[in-house]
Amino acid sequence: MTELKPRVQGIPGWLSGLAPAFGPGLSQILRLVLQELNLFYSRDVNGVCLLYDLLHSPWLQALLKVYDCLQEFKEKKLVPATTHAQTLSCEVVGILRETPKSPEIQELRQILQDPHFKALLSAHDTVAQKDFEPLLPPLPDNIPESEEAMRIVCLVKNQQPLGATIKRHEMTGDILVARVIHGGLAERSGLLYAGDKLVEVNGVSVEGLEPEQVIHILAMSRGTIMFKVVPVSAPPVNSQKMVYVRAMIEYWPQEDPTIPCMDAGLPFQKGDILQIVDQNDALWWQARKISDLGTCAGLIPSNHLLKRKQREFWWSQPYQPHAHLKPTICECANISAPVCASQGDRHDALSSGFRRSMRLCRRKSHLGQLRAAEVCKAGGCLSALAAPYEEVVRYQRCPSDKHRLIVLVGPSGVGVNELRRQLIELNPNHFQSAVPHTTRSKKSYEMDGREYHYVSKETFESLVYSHRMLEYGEYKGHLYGTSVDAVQTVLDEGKICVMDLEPQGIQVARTQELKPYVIFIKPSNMSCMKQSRKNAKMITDYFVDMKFKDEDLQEMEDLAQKMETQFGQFFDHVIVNDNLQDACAQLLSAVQKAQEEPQWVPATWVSSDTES
Ligand SMILES: Nc1ncnc2c1ncn2[C@@H]1O[C@H](COP(=O)(O)OP(=O)(O)OP(=O)(O)O)[C@@H](O)[C@H]1O
Repeated sequence: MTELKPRVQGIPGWLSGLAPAFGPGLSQILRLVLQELNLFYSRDVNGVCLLYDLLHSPWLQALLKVYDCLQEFKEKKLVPATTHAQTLSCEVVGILRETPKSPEIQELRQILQDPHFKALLSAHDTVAQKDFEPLLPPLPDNIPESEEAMRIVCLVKNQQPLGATIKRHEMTGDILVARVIHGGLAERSGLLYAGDKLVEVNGVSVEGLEPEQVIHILAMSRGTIMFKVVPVSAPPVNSQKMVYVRAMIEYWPQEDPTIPCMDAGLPFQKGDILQIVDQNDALWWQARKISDLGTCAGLIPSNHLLKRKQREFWWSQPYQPHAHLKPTICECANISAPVCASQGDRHDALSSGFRRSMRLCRRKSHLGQLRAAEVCKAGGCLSALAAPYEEVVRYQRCPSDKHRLIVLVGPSGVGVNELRRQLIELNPNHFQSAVPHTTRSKKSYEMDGREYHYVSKETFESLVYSHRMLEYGEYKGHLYGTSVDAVQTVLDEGKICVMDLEPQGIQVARTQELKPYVIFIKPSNMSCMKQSRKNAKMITDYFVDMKFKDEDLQEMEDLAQKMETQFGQFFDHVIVNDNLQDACAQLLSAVQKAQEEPQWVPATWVSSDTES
C-alpha cells in the first residue's frame, strides 16, 4: 500500500480535472483509475488486487453509470416546450377539421378531443405555468406591532364536509374552531386546530357574526375556501389510547336537538362496535364504526352525557320511549323460566336439556318475561342506566383454552331446540348440552347426572344465592334450573356446550368464566314461515303436538321483534331459520367461528396481555 499511496494521492490532480460537472463523468474516471491500478496489479503490490477487484465490480460500474445519467439530466435543466399545450391542441383540432379526411387525421382528432388527453394537457399546463401555489392576498404594508400572528389556511372543498365545527366564545363573542373531526379535510390538512380563532372566511370578516351565519358562508362557498385564523397558543394533543366499545343503545343524531352539529353526528344501532378516537370533550366524543374505518369520525354523546340523558329521560317520561335515545332493557337477572320433567323425556345423555315440559314452561314464560321487563323498566329499575357503552377487545381463543359457551336465543317455536339437537347429533363427542338440576326425586328409569342432577332444596337455593344458576324456576313445588357448574363440566371435558336460554339469562351468563357467544335464531317473514312450517309441530300441553296456526307464527314474529329490540346488543350472530338445512349449516359455521376466529368481547373478560 505504501507504494500505491503516492500514485493514488497523485490522482486527484487529474481527477479534479475530470470531475462530472466538467469532464466525461465518473465512469470514465473509474476506467482511468483501473488502467493505473493495472500497472501495480502485475507487481502484486499489497492490497492492490483488492482495490482493483472492488473498482472492477459490475455493481459499482452500474451505480456510477446511473450517477452519470442523473448528473447529465440535472445539467439539461428541462423546460416545457410550451406552457399552453391546451390552446395549441385546440388550434390543431381546428386545422384538422379543414384538412381532407383520412383515417390518420380522424384518429389524431379523436385523441386530441379525448377527455383524458385534455386532462393530461391541462395538468401539463398547470405544472408548466407553475400554477399550483395558492394565491395569497398581499400582506398589508402597515401591520401594527401588536397585531396577533395570523395563519392563512386554504382548503379545497370537494364532496366531503370540511370536518370542523365552530362555536361562539361566550365572553368575547369570538368565533372559535370548536373541534376538528378526525379523518376530515381540516384534520388532514394539519392546519386547523380546536381553539383557533376565526378572523375571516373567503375575505369576509366574521366579527360580530353568529356561527350559523359563518356556516352559511361556508355552505355557499365552492372550490377553495380561505380561512384567516389566529392560531390557538397550545394546540390540543390527543394522547388517549384508542378504545373500542359496543353500543348498548341506539342513537339518531337527527333526532337529538342537543348535538352541536347534526351533520357531524354518527348514528349507531345497538350492538355496533365503535372505535372511539377522541374523548377530549367531556360531552361529545368522536368515533367511527369498525365496519367503516375508512371514513372520517362522527360525533357521539359521551358516556357521561348519555347517562345524564338517560337519567333525565328516566325521571321525566318513564312510559314514553325517547325519540332519539331508546333505553336498554333493565337488568333484572333471573326472571326465570319454570322447568319441570315429564314421562315423555328420552333417557339417553343426548336428551339432557331437551325436557319437553321444561320447554313448555319456557314457551309460556317468553311473553310474560318480556312484559315483566317492561314493568321493571317503568318501575324504575335503575340498573338499566348502567352502561350505554361497553368497552370491548378482540379476543381469539387459544386452542388450549376452554371452548366458549354457545347460547341460542329465540322466540318459542322458531326452531332453537331443533337446531341445537341437529348440531349435537352431528358430533355428540364435540357438542353437548348441560345437565339441569332439580329438587324433585329421581324416577326409577332415571340416572343422577344424566337427565338431571338431583339435589336438595337447600343445595339448589344456595346455588341460586351464590349466582351459580343461569336460569331457574319452580313447577309443581319443585325447583329446576341450569347451573354454571353444569356448563363448566361440559367445557372441562373439552367439549362445546350448547344451550338455549331465555334472553333475560344472557346477562347472567356473560362472564369471563363462560365467555358466551350468543346466537339469535330469528323467524323469516310470515309467508316463508307459513310455507316452511306447513308440517312442523309446536309442542303443547296435550298429548298430541299441534300444527302452527297463523296466530302462532304472528306471535313468534312479534316476540322475535321484541327480543331484538330489547336484547339485540347482546347478539353476536343472527341466523334466520327459514330452510332448516341452511340454518343448521350456518349454525355450525358460526359456532366454529366463535371458537376459532377473533371476536369482540367485553374488555373485562380478557386481561390486556391476551388482547390481539
Ligand atoms: N326451518 C324449519 N323448517 C321447518 N320446520 C322447522 C324449522 N325449524 C324448526 N322446525 C320445526 O318447528 C317445530 C318447533 O321447533 P322447536 O321445537 O325447535 O322450537 P323451539 O324454538 O325450541 O321452541 P320451544 O322452546 O317452544 O320448543 C319443530 O317441529 C321443528 O322440527
